[in-house]
Amino acid sequence: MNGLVWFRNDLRTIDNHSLYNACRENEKVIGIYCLDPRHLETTQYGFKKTEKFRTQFLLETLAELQQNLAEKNITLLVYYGYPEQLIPEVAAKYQIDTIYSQNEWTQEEVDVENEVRNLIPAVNWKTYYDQFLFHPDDVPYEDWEKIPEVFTEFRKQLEKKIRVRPTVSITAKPISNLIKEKTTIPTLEDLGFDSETSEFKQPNKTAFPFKGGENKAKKRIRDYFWDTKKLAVYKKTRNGLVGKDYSSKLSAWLANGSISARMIYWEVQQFEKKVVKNEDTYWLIFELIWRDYFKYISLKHGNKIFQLNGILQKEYHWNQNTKAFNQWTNGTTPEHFVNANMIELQKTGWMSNRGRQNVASYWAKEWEQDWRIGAAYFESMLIDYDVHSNYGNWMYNAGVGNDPRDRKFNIKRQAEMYDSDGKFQKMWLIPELF
Ligand SMILES: Cc1cc2nc3c(=O)[nH]c(=O)nc-3n(C[C@H](O)[C@H](O)[C@H](O)COP(=O)(O)OP(=O)(O)OC[C@H]3O[C@@H](n4cnc5c(N)ncnc54)[C@H](O)[C@@H]3O)c2cc1C
Repeated sequence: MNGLVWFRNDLRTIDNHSLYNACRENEKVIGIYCLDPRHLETTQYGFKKTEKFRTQFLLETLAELQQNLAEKNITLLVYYGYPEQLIPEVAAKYQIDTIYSQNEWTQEEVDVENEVRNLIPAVNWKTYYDQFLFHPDDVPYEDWEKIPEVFTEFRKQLEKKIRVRPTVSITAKPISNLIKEKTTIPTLEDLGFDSETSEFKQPNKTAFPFKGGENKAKKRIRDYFWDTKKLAVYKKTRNGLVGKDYSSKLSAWLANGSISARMIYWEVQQFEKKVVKNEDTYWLIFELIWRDYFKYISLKHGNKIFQLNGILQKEYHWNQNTKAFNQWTNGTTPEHFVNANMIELQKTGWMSNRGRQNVASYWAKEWEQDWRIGAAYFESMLIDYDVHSNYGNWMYNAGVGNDPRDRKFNIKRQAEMYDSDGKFQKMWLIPELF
């Protein structure tokens, strides 16, 4: 039997159930990744759907994935093109019996998958929910409708009732599994970025000086957990703004699936056994449960997460003002703290969680601008963009999501609390100082 693994946001060889099952059930296994041109188009708001930061991170990730799979004698074909054109061609050429992939449920992903499926009805499909900490088959809700609207209730129920599943890994296929066809990973320029953009360099002061790929994710865990033991103080530092170690920075690898949430969970358990178990080590798991929560909320509410009235279906008066958008994105609002964060995002593709909450609140609550434009801009710029976390957090901050208290941030007070010496603001507002 011949299996094809269609990689999407599960770009890893370890703890990948599509790959694991494809290897167990087939004599021949090939991998495919399609760099979908739709992801690089200009949105209705006039900016690219995916900017250079996440695209570059993705290309680095694919290079490592191709290498790691080759070490297991599995070929990864990487193409720039539409999955609905490429996958039927590859399926026919290599006489594929079954396609394996991660289960995705957001509209754009479902539309593409359905198109592919309709074109090759004779091929079997196996899909896996592989992006969760707590597997959907294990959660104590008979249908998504029963998922609580308040995070604490969800967390407490899950923590009490279910265990995180163990991770899985593959053994190497025989060398005869490798196919002759070879593809090379494109460059940013091949994907239509202009030559100046393609050669961009991260500023030295970036808080995210990391590259994409499964090995890099593991290295980050080694550094953050075992070498520097920063995990042991995570809860105390996680609201930081400057430097690479105030938080785990695992989000970008999690978002494209270079690492699984389960792998991080089990590594934390090891750390707790061998080094220390405290509130800080628990808090990383707590945050991973937030990540799961937004995935469950998106399963429950479907396309409402992209709608102006959100999952609350609450009507506010929203504006769409181009001048406001330019001020916000270029960091020229009257609020220095907002500006510093927005300039950081523009220059690096990264912003801290504290920063994200403040700039989102400022855009949606203070200026009452259409929150979906803010969310789309984040989608374009963030290295760690994840559809569920992004739209879930944006709804939460805009007052149309899961915040039972519907808070508005006092930006000046936040700046005093989290940047009392102004170091972060100076760093991005007076660049020549650094
Ligand atoms: C408006 C807004 C938009 C956001 N957009 C995204 C996004 O597109 N992608 C994304 O991964 N996160 C998003 N977040 C959540 C959060 O800001 C990032 O996950 C976090 O800053 C990543 O840094 P870290 O990996 O060092 O996190 P840590 O503090 O080290 O946390 C560990 C992990 O827990 C998860 N996590 C932490 N906080 C949250 C949260 N609030 N919601 C969901 N998961 C969380 C992440 O996977 C993170 O890697 C957004 C938050 C806001 C307020």
